[in-house]
Amino acid sequence: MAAILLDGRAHASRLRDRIARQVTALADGHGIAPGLAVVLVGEDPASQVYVHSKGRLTREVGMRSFQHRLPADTDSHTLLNLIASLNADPDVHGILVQLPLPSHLDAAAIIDAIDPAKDVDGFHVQNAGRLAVGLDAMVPCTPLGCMMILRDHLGSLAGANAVVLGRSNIVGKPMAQLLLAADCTVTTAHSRTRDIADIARQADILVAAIGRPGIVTADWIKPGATVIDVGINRISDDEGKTVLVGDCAPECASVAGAITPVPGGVGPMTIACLLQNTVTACCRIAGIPVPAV
Ligand SMILES: NC(=O)C1=CN([C@@H]2O[C@H](COP(=O)(O)OP(=O)(O)OC[C@H]3O[C@@H](n4cnc5c(N)ncnc54)[C@H](OP(=O)(O)O)[C@@H]3O)[C@@H](O)[C@H]2O)C=CC1
Ligand SMILES: Nc1nc(=O)c2c([nH]1)NC[C@@H]1CN(c3ccc(C(=O)N[C@@H](CCC(=O)O)C(=O)O)cc3)C=[N+]21
Repeated sequence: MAAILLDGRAHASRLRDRIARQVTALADGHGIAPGLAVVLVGEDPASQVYVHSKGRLTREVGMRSFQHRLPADTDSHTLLNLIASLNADPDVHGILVQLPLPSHLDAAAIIDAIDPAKDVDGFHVQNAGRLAVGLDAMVPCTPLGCMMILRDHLGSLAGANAVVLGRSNIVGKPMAQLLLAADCTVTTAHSRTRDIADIARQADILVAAIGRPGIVTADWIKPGATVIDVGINRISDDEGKTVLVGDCAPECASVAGAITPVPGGVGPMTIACLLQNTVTACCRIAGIPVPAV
């Protein structure tokens, strides 16, 4: 039987509608407009596309968008000065520095300079630590979006065997933390994991965040499992056209119970969660609750 397709695009669109209502309530009730600053260093074409669509969707929900495009040879001093000015700017509630950064810049040091209260990516060690110990934190957007899709489809996740493929700081590790907080039994696998297909096949919930097209094949999947495909891989199709594919091969959909498509799955949820985190950051900074609308 073919898997249910978990439509991230539709879910993200509903989420953005709610965010737009929250933004209206903040304007009407408090005279505040949440603002998101996105910093892009260099001219990576994929990053330019993301930054452009983040700006468009930010304005679409009624928030303010500030974009800073810096040349690829920007030095760390200049970038740190920009971050300091965004930290101090009362119109800016969220700061995102697009990754990857050019190799001469130390991404960890740059992220460390962002005010944790404005770290809408949730990449700052303070936010990673707060998530790990169960305190209120800014939660990384991609894992947050994956959790929303899972909860929408499954309801309670308690007791499920969850396997996360990948252990990066931006996807795999925070994903595992969130699944653990939702009472799953969590296994994290990576490039040094032995018998990875056997481990993946134990999963009621399988999250693939490796970044290799089609590495997850049908034999990695427990029949009926819920599969979240985080991978975004650009490959050439038979006619030489560039297409976007996930980490899961197409035949996975004939074994899984439900699966997110690529494109149209996790990606749109990531951007919607970035907007949600900006509203959350704005409300926390202003000391008011997120409007319940
Ligand atoms: N949809 C979205 O919104 C987003 C999608 N992405 C996509 O998700 C994917 C992962 O991103 P990210 O976490 O940043 O990537 P990283 O390259 O930082 O991490 C990849 C992880 O996969 C593991 N890995 C690599 N090769 C293998 C293998 N052969 N078998 C098992 N594990 C392997 C690595 O293991 P090790 O640690 O041992 O090296 C690592 O932990 C990418 O395709 C990226 O484009 C990312 C962010 C957002
Ligand atoms: N500081 C930082 N924060 C990030 O969150 C961050 C980042 N850097 N660097 C790059 C990755 C990747 N990422 C994606 C966001 C949206 C889609 C997305 O919307 N994808 C669409 C398709 C878009 C297309 O066609 O290219 C989809 O899957 O349907 C994909 C990937 C955020 N990232």
